[in-house]
Amino acid sequence: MTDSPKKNVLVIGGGAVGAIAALNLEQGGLAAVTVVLRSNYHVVNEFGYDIESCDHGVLKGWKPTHVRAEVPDITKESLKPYDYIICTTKNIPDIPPSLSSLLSPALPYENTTAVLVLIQNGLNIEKPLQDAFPTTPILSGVSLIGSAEIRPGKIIQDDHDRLLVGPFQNRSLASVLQIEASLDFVKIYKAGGKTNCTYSPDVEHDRWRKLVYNACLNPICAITGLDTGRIRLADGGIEGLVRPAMEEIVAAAKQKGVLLAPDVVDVMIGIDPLEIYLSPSMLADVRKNNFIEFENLLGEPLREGKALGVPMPTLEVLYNICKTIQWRTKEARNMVEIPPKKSVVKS
Ligand SMILES: NC(=O)C1=CN([C@@H]2O[C@H](COP(=O)(O)OP(=O)(O)OC[C@H]3O[C@@H](n4cnc5c(N)ncnc54)[C@H](OP(=O)(O)O)[C@@H]3O)[C@@H](O)[C@H]2O)C=CC1
Ligand SMILES: CC(C)(CO)C(=O)C(=O)O
Repeated sequence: MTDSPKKNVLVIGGGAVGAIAALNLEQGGLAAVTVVLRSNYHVVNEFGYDIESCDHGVLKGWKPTHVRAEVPDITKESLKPYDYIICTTKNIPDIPPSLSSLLSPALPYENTTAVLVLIQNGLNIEKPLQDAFPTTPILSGVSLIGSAEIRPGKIIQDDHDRLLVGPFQNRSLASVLQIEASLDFVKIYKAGGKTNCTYSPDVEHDRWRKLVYNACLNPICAITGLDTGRIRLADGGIEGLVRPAMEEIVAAAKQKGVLLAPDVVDVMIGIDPLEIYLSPSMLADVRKNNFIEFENLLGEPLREGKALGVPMPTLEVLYNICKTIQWRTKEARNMVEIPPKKSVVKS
């Protein structure tokens, strides 16, 4: 890390979560942020973001210090290494490019100084990155924000940014360094005073707790097309689908040694006030014909639970339906070949 008063931060994926993360960091005055954008690059580069935020108010044409259309190649461009690289893309390991290849221009294999922060949902998201960058400190960011990019560059944040940051367990790195990096990151993230960002010593617990929501409500809402208010109103929605799925996650977590609070299922069922009719991110992605994060949100806890002998029949069905939804999106994007349709010859 550099001695400059401002940390040099790269945010990859300036959508709903990334834009608000960049805003928090810049407003705290302890970071200069470069945001890497894709479909919204031209809009944000030209006009900036339009943000309506319950934490920050209304901002028109807001821009971070730099915006880029691609991940900077720090070697070719002779740039100083970043202090922090934050990933806020959707994490979709079944669809290229892999996150490690996306990061590699800004993160040399032998890096020891740049700290990677994954503000993304799901389980085991750090594993491919620990393999690709074995000496890089990697932190977990579990975000409880509610934010959406309703059109390119237009961000609506309607639930407060609460971020839990702590080190993933890493076989080869001294945890004290990762704890220091987490505390420093928390300091720069919450410096603006508008965000609740705290150090968490138990990332595994945070992630399994959030999975009670994300592995269950996200796919069930995405499959049924119902938001979290309507799934509570629909006959069979909660007792037939959501509760059994959530109980399977709690059982898998317990078998892993992660004890969740006894009321966690009821808390997660009721966590969104019914009348806000919240569309979880997987439902929002299906509506936009985007790929869904089903492997890390659903596949990984399912595989972990099954390997430990936990029966997970509800999650197994949800997983396979999500897999077919992903296939449908691949077909729509010409990523799979299917045999041509034959006309039926009537005799
Ligand atoms: N939104 C929310 O309220 C919450 C989200 N989360 C989690 O946070 C993470 C981010 O979610 P969210 O911000 O909602 O997602 P969004 O889809 O809103 O934003 C992701 C952004 O990353 C960009 N991106 C994806 N791939 C690349 C790439 N190869 N190069 C450059 N940019 C890329 C996308 O661009 P493009 O538009 O081109 O695809 C998009 O702008 C996810 O893991 C999500 O589950 C967690 C808590 C709450
Ligand atoms: C429900 C929410 C917004 C909780 O923060 C979320 O994690 C998601 O939609 O994936």
